[in-house]
Amino acid sequence: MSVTVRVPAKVNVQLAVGAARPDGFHDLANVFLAVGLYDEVTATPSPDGPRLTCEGPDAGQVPLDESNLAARAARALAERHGLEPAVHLHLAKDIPVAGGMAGGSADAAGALVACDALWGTRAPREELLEICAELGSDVPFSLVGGAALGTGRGERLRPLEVGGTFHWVFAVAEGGLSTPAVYREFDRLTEGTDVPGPVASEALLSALAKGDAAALAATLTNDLQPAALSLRPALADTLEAGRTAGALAALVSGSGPTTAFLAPDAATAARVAAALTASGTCRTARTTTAPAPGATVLS
Ligand SMILES: C[C@](O)(CO)[C@H](O)COP(=O)(O)OP(=O)(O)OC[C@H]1O[C@@H](n2ccc(N)nc2=O)[C@H](O)[C@@H]1O
Ligand SMILES: Nc1ncnc2c1ncn2[C@@H]1O[C@H](COP(=O)(O)OP(=O)(O)OP(=O)(O)O)[C@@H](O)[C@H]1O
Repeated sequence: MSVTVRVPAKVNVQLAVGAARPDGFHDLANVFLAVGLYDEVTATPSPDGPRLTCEGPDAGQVPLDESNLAARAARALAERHGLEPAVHLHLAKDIPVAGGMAGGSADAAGALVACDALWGTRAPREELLEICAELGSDVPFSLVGGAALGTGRGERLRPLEVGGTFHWVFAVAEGGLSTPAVYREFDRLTEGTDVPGPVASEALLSALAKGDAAALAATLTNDLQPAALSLRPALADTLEAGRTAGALAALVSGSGPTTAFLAPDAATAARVAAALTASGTCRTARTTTAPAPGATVLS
């Protein structure tokens, strides 16, 4: 018997970043939107002990040792329930690795839900969310999907209403960016300035609730964008190529280097993706829609 769970990637439609806290993290007003690019995590009993395998275009960059977030998730659930994590986790990865789309977080949430079903632990949702938060700031959102406002370091979630379907294009860059390195660059760029406390934008929340793409485009912000551009200046060319091709707005996805383009409709999204691919400023461009559901058991 095995259990397969599908988990979405995310884009941050607002990422307001406060000053570094004493623990090194940053307080956020983080408006997450789950998008229709997915990883699938399959859990199968493995009597000989834990095993981890991975397939997909970026599989070579995924650590297959115990540092893998999916393996850590299985271990955390097993420990809490006095079980051995005797499971084979197989990751079918479609979310770019180190791309700012929470791919590792998706695998962690997927592994947790898959092992919970496989082992019959039936952990309450609150317990799963607690384990998620221990694993990483983005992991709770990967579990819940849809749209949510994340505060604290992004792990405390309030679900948000989304009144329609949004059309997105994602330009996947060559190579990844390290999330801690991007936050460090944010600290360097803001050194000596008064970084305001992060606040969610009412105009943005209202655009989401109405499903109004033009209004959402006018309110998208990412405080990590200057840091990602500073570490990877060529991303400016990708953003420009997407804007020129008809995107309503262009921004870096989370810590990057994936860039995100909001389109008014599916036909424009397809044109923007084709133009981005032809521009030679990215590895590949993908179209998708949002919101997408959170971690979902497929079988
Ligand atoms: C950029 C985002 O993806 C936006 O959603 C997240 O803030 C990052 O979330 P994540 O990858 O789950 O991050 P974590 O695994 O919790 O932390 C990795 C590192 O990112 C930095 N970090 C992360 C979250 C946060 N609120 N402040 C931070 O400064 C810290 O250096 C931390 O050591
Ligand atoms: N299951 C996993 N999949 C991908 N990377 C993983 C996984 N587990 C651990 N990692 C490590 O985490 C690093 C970040 O990978 P990930 O794909 O989660 O980045 P990201 O999408 O930029 O994250 P975020 O958007 O949450 O900041 C990788 O370089 C890799 O070393």
